Amino acid sequence: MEIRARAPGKIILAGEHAVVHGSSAVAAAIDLYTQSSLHLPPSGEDGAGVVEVDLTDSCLAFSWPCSRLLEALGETCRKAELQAPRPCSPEELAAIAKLVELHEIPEAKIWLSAGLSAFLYLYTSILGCRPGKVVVSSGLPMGAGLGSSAAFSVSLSGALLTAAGVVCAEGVVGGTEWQLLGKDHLELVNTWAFQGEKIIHGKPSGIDNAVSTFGSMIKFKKGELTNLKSGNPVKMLITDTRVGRNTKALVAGVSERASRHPDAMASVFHAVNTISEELSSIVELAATDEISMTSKEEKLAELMEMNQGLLQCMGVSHSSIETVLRSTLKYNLVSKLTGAGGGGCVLTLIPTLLSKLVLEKVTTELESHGFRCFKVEVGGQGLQTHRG
Ligand SMILES: Nc1ncnc2c1ncn2[C@@H]1O[C@H](COP(=O)(O)OP(=O)(O)OP(=O)(O)O)[C@@H](O)[C@H]1O
Ligand SMILES: C[C@@](O)(CCO)CC(=O)[O-]
Ligand SMILES: [Mg+2]
Repeated sequence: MEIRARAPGKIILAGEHAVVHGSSAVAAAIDLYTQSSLHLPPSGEDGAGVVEVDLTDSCLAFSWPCSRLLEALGETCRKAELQAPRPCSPEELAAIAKLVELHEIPEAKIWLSAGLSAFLYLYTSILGCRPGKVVVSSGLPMGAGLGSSAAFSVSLSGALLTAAGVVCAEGVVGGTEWQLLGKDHLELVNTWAFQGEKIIHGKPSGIDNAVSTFGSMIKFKKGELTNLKSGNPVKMLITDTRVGRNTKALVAGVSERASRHPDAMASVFHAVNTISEELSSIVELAATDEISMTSKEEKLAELMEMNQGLLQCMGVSHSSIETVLRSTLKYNLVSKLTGAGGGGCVLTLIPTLLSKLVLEKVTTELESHGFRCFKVEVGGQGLQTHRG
């Protein structure tokens, strides 16, 4: 049996980091996906065979004998409560980390160990210690602010829960082989993926896994999700600075700054909340044609610029991000970092009336710094599955 699931990455238009501290944020799915393909042999003896994961983008594969997993995880390996995942306990996480350490991961790719821990947790909690192979491939740059960790956790959870028979597809995505899950099943996938994100991120707000699961454009605050009807989606150029960073460390850094300067940072988070609220109202208003496209774009650009200033206050900008901001400003274009910052990706709002020539010039200038530029479709479908 083969089950495939694909989950999109995301951009955050406003509110990253502040959302971890209770502010609103606005995010949208993009048309770059992480895909997990799960192959399960017919059930055999307990403890026989291996659990295998092939991370094709990193050209690395890992496997664990089922007997070894049973021995190390015991309790966990007996299928957990599938309808209500419980958080991974520190003891379990330590046992999982030891299993990951059985493999020598090259130093340059050591950041994969968090993803492998999330994989082992999700696999053994959902399917127990039965043998199987998961092949993961992604069109998303990893660790660059476009939600690769969430897309990884959502696609894995989607494939594993489908195999466990607790979720199933209800409809098709027109003109493709992909199928969609109903709302309750998506909720369940999202809850599991959040547990995976916790292993990778430490203290995630849940916005990345939510937008990857449900798709579309959303406003997110304290775990509550509102779908934004966005009408004409905004056009964004994405610049990947190729500066590697780690969301867990950046989120921890902002929390440390907040504990050193609680009042000042509370004001920063409050200001970001107001920006996200205003931005989401403009997106919805534009869908009713009550404001012109130009006016919508001007307002969005100004809010993005203000949000970027506040992200600098939080200490998550980077010289590479500042280079993108300066380069695009020369062409009167506004940019802001997206995701956790510290390098990674930057968004540039592309106004509808911007000439092709200017777009080419700005892209050439950004690429001359060694950055990679690409355009994405914003606000599409979330998790999709396929049973082969
Ligand atoms: N395709 C993948 N294969 C293996 N591990 C992955 C994959 N995608 C993500 N990961 C795991 O997620 C980690 C990157 O997550 P991180 O949260 O730091 O960045 P991001 O999710 O891309 O950006 P952001 O959280 O800012 O949106 C990787 O180091 C790896 O452990
Ligand atoms: C930086 C952050 O706000 C967004 C990362 O895409 C972290 C989170 O919300 O979990
Ligand atoms: Mg992440």
